[in-house]
Amino acid sequence: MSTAPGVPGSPTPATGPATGPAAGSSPTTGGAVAAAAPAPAPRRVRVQHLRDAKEAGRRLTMLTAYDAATARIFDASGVDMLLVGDSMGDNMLGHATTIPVTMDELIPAVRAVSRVARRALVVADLPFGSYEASPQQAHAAAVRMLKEGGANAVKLEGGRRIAAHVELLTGAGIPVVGHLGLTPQAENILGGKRVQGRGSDAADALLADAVALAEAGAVAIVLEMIPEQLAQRVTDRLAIPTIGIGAGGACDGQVLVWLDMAGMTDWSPRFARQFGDVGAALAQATGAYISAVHDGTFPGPEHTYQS
Ligand SMILES: Nc1nc(=O)c2c([nH]1)NC[C@@H]1CN(c3ccc(C(=O)N[C@@H](CCC(=O)O)C(=O)O)cc3)CN21
Ligand SMILES: CC(C)C(=O)C(=O)O
Ligand SMILES: [Mg+2]
Repeated sequence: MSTAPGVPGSPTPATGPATGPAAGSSPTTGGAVAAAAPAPAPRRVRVQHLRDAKEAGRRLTMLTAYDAATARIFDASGVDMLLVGDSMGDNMLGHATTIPVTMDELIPAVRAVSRVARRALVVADLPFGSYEASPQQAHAAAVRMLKEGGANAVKLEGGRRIAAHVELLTGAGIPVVGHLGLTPQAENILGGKRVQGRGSDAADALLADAVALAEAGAVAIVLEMIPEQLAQRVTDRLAIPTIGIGAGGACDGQVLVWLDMAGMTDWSPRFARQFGDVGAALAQATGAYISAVHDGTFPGPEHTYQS
């Protein structure tokens, strides 16, 4: 019996479909049930499985999610990891960047996603200002993400600068995902949202950062907007998986902001591919609703109660 892509023991090849129903672990989505065999308890993705997937050459998938309605769909579709990203700031809260996002804004989103995730590993971003000053500050923020948010892991931006933070969290039982390359929380220092790690000095520095994070205990590293040759070097060097966004196809997995993936934005970075047109579908449904109210065809008798 086949299992969802990326799960331990899955026979699905790395070249198989990136998405699709998680056969054998599908929660009810109303689709036809082919076999009478009882669905086995959905297997959870755990941090140990990330390294297993890399060893087996099974590509990993991660999508952002900020609420229960979308997280339920992504989880049932078989995505391996759900990232409650600080990209909630620019995508859901109307900010221009991720920088204004606070712990108090992010925690309810983490809680909503964690409540409905049956299979996916839930990773929570630590927002700008919540962890940089010290390992102790990072610990306090990460503990809130696990205790109040129900997250399985946290993600921090930075390399050698935060290796001690990663070591403390890992020792305290909190899995950490690293994030190198374009780290949007540092855009004021990086000079905007530009490709990072170009040139041999910058490439060597990023590789040293990646090694430091892995040695400190990171379970995976997001590589954002770097040349594919550098992503390949980092991926070859590390035993833990690299998860790319704008980092080419050599990474062990991919992550996208869900609104880019589904066609819910006016503009997306060049590295994002739009796999659907949910924004257009939503606009169509909204227009149909408005028209039906205006012309009196909604509500109909089936939506109406009698005395
Ligand atoms: N919807 C969305 N998608 C993302 O990928 C994303 C977010 N939001 N918010 C948080 C960060 C910010 N990201 C960004 C935002 C903008 C560019 C950007 O301006 N890219 C341009 C210029 C590239 C260059 O300077 O070479 C591009 O054309 O892609 C890239 C990454 C990635 N993350
Ligand atoms: C773009 C991804 C990696 C992220 O950090 C976010 O969505 O906040
Ligand atoms: Mg982020």
